[in-house]
Formats: sequence, C-alpha cells, structure tokens
Amino acid sequence: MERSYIVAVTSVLAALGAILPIAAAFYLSWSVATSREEARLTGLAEYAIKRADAAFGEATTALKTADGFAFAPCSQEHISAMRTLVVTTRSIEDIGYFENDQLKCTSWGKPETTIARQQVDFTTASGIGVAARVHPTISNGQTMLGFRYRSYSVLTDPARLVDVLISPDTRLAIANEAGILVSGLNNPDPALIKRLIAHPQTGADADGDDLFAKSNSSNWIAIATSSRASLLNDLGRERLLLLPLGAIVAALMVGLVFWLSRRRLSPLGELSIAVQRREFIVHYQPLIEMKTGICVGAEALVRWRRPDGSLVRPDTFIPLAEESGLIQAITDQVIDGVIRDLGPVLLADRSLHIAINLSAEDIKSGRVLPVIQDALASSGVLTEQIWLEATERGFMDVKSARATIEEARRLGHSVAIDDFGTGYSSLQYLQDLPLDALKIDKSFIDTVGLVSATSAVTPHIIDIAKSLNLYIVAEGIERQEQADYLLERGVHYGQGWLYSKALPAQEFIAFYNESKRVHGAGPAVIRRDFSMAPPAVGGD
Ligand SMILES: Nc1nc2c(ncn2[C@@H]2O[C@H](COP(=O)(O)O[C@H]3[C@@H](O)[C@H](n4cnc5c(=O)[nH]c(N)nc54)O[C@@H]3COP(=O)(O)O)[C@@H](O)[C@H]2O)c(=O)[nH]1
Repeated sequence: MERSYIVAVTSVLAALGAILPIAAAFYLSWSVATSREEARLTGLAEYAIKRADAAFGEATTALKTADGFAFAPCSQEHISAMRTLVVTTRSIEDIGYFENDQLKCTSWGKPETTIARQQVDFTTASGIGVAARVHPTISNGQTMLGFRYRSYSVLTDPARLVDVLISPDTRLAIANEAGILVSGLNNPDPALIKRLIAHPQTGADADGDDLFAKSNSSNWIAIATSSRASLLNDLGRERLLLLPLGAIVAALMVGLVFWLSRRRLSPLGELSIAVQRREFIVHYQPLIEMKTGICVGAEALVRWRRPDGSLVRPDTFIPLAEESGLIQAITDQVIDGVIRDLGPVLLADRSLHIAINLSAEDIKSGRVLPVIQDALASSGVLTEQIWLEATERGFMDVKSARATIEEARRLGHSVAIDDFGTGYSSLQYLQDLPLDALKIDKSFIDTVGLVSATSAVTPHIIDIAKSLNLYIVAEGIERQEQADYLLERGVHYGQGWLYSKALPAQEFIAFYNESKRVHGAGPAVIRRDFSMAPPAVGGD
C-alpha cells in the first residue's frame, strides 16, 4: 500500500521533473524572444517618432516662414521665395498659396487649371491642418501628405515621416491619436493601427497575432508591429540555448526523484523514516514465576507499526538497525513506550518489573542508562522495576560492558544475559561480568523431553547458573512438559507461548490483573542481592 503509493508519487514527480524543465525552457525561450522583439519594436517606434517629428517640424517651419512672406501674392518674388523654401526644406516637395480655397500659385508658378484646396482630415495639436491622402498632379499618382497653415499648404512625401530602414516582416505606421494613418512602411493595416492605439504601450495584440510597440509625441503616434510568426527565427536561437539546459535540469530532477525514492524505498531508508516518525511500539510478553504461576513482569518486545497498521516483527529490522546505528533511537522509543504504556501500573504495583532489550551498542557505550533515568524520573517508576537484557554480542567488549553493567546495577537495575548458550563465549561472560540473571535460549528449551545432543546441555546450563547464584529464566516454553521439567530443575522464571504470546499494553495489563486475581501478587523486591543466592525453587 505504502510502497505502491511511493511508486505512484515517484512516477508523478518523475514525469513532472521531466516535463516542467523542458516546458519552462520552451516558455523561457518564447518569453526571452518576445521581450527581445518588443524591445526592438520599441526602439523602432521611438526612432520613427523622432523622424516624424523632425519632418513635420520642418514642414511646419516652412509653412510659417511662407506665412510671413510680404510679397505680392503669386508675384515672381513670391514664387521664387516659395521655390527657395522647397529647395532648402528637405521634407517638403512643394508649397502652394491659396485664396478662397483655390490654388493661386505654387513654387512651380501659377496653375493652368482651377485646383480646389483639399479638405483637411484633422488638425494637429500645434494647429497644422493635415490632409492624409492628397493626389496632386505633380506627384504622378503618388499619394502625398498635405500640411496646411492659413493660406499655404505644403506637400510632403509620407515616406519622409518614416525615414528608417526596417526588415520586411516589420511594419511601421505614423498616425494621429484618433488612429488616422498618415504614413507607413510595409503596408500597415489601418484597422489594426486604429485598434492598437487603444492598447497599452507595448505588448501583444489581444485580438490578433501581432506584437507591437508605440511611441507618442504631441502630434503623432508611431506604431511598430511584427507578426508572432516572425519570432520563430529568434525563438530557434533561444531554444538552441535553453532546451539543452532544460534537458539537463530535467535529467537531474528525474535522477534526483529516483534517487530519493530508491532511498525511501530501501530497507534502511524506510527504517530511518520510521525512526523519525516514531513508528515503534512495544508489546509485552508475561514473565511467570514457575513455582507459583504468578506473573511477575514482562519482556518489552519492540514492534514496528507501519502507517497501514501492519506490525513488523523485530527479527526483520533489528539486525539492520544495529548495523546502521538506528538501534539506539529505537531503544529510546522502547523506553518511552514502556513508561507511557505501563508507568501508572508500575507506580501502583512495585512487584511488577519490565525487562528491556539493549543492543550491543547500548551496552558498549552505556549512554542508555541516563536515558532510562530521565524517563523514570518523571514517572515515579523505580529503577529496580526495569531489568536490562542483552545478548552476548553486547558483552564482547568486556571492559566497557563491565562498566555499563556495574553502573546499571549501582543504579538499581537487574541485568540479564539473553539467549544464553547460543554464542561461543557465554561461559566466559558469566565468569567475568556481574550479572543478575541468565535467560536460557529457546533452542535449549525446545529440546526438553527430546533425546538429542542439545537436550543434554540444558541441565548443565541450569547448574552453572545456580552455581553462580543467578536467577534463571527459561525462554520459549510452549509445552506443559517443558514447564514441569524446568520447575523441577529449579528454574525461577519462564516465558513462552504456554503462558502467553507478547501482548499489546492493554492486553498485558488485563493479563497481569487476572494473574494477580488468580495467583496473588509477586514479591515486592525483585532485585537480587548479589551477595546472596537466589531463592531455591526445587530440584537439587
Ligand atoms: N535490541 C532489541 N531487540 C529486541 C527488542 N525487541 C525484540 N528484540 C529482539 O528481536 C528478536 C525477536 O523478538 P520477537 O519477534 O519479539 O520474539 C520474541 C518472542 O515473541 C519470542 N517467543 C517468546 N516465547 C516464544 C515461544 O514460546 N515460542 C516462539 N516460537 N517464540 C517465542 O522470542 C522472542 C524473545 O526473544 P528474547 O529477546 O531472546 O527473549 C529477539 O531476539 C528479541 O530479543 C528491542 O526492543 N530491542
């Protein structure tokens, strides 16, 4: 469940990790190309407005100069002065003098036919009338721009207002603020220009397919446009740069996602997260006094409760936890769990004790003792009520093990050697270390009643423990026959499925209360006085 969830999340993240950087590269290249194109159009519009203002300024100056002429209208001097004005003013092609809206003379002389003055399309802010499309006979059919001031009109080639070089895919227009087009390059669409004048300064045309930029002066608006399609060239260059970058980031992200999920899915990754999430709980296997059947305590056995509620047995994760060093954090969670689960019961009943399994590292470093002290301090539970168990592996470094055991015993704990007989040096540890109890491994108890090589060992282990004045605990008692034998041989305590499997805290409390009801409470002091032999139970 959890695993398939992680696989699903990994797939989604990997897909996103692959798609997002590439999509971002596409978007970024489009956005960079668009910004660059907008900047180019803005520069163009700004330049064009300067050119338009310069040409219009020249035409205005010519008109106002002519308006100041004091010559007799259409006299030789007048015509000659107008001609000089045309020759010296770059942006006008001709100038005409009008009376009663009839052309009287131009820089060329007097017209041969009657020519009526063309109506203006609008008047600029500076008071110059503008006729956007004039077709004078002298222009040979070319549309001219007419500027008018009082009795004079000048003709200007509209191209003078957009006297700039642009690429064929760019269009340039000069219009007034009402959108009347007076000049353009590369055939700007008048309807589009009118629409764009209402738009913000630069950007994309919302209704069309164009990018545009505007620049204003007091008389004119210059608009430069280009189609989005013309961006594609630019885009190709940007993509060439950004797509490989996007692909590299995508590959890194996908790699990272897989690496993280592999770590998460690896047994060690799962265990580390379980430790962080404090997913460890404790079950309690009752410890029975063989002679009376009284439940005197329990062994705390850790369980890993997965988020889906399933319980994982310790054999599957304790070796990895010991190898990786996570065991210490797990031991701490077991200590917390014991106090949380059974603190009030231990406080109320001093005859009850709980045995906690310590790892080799806990024994070696001894750091677990202050942890237990801290946990006990706030609960009121006595140190004597917490037994400590460790396997031979914990005693391999005899010097540090001795220090930890001595300190533990000084504080009041009883210490037991667990799984006795399964290692190589069990006997030596018994001799060298000040232990309180010996737990005979289940493999020896299993042979009780059977004829086998190991079955002969069990009575010897019991005898050794007795000779060393140790409490003896038998593990894994499953049959009454085993219990009878062990009682007869003088084993003090037993645990096993004959009495109970390891139980969740509440069930253990119920088991303990029932045991007390049936058999009575155990002895109040459970710690062995090391100078005295443990009570004889039976046997020899
Ligand atoms: N360092 C720590 N080690 C721990 C801790 N909690 C448990 N352990 C060690 O994990 C090993 C497996 O423990 P578990 O699966 O809980 O099995 C225990 C009992 O349930 C089982 N048992 C007890 N009676 C019987 C029985 O009659 N039949 C049968 N088939 N199994 C039985 O034996 C295990 C108890 O073993 P022991 O500790 O040797 O008394 C085990 O090695 C645990 O020590 C922990 O918190 N820290």
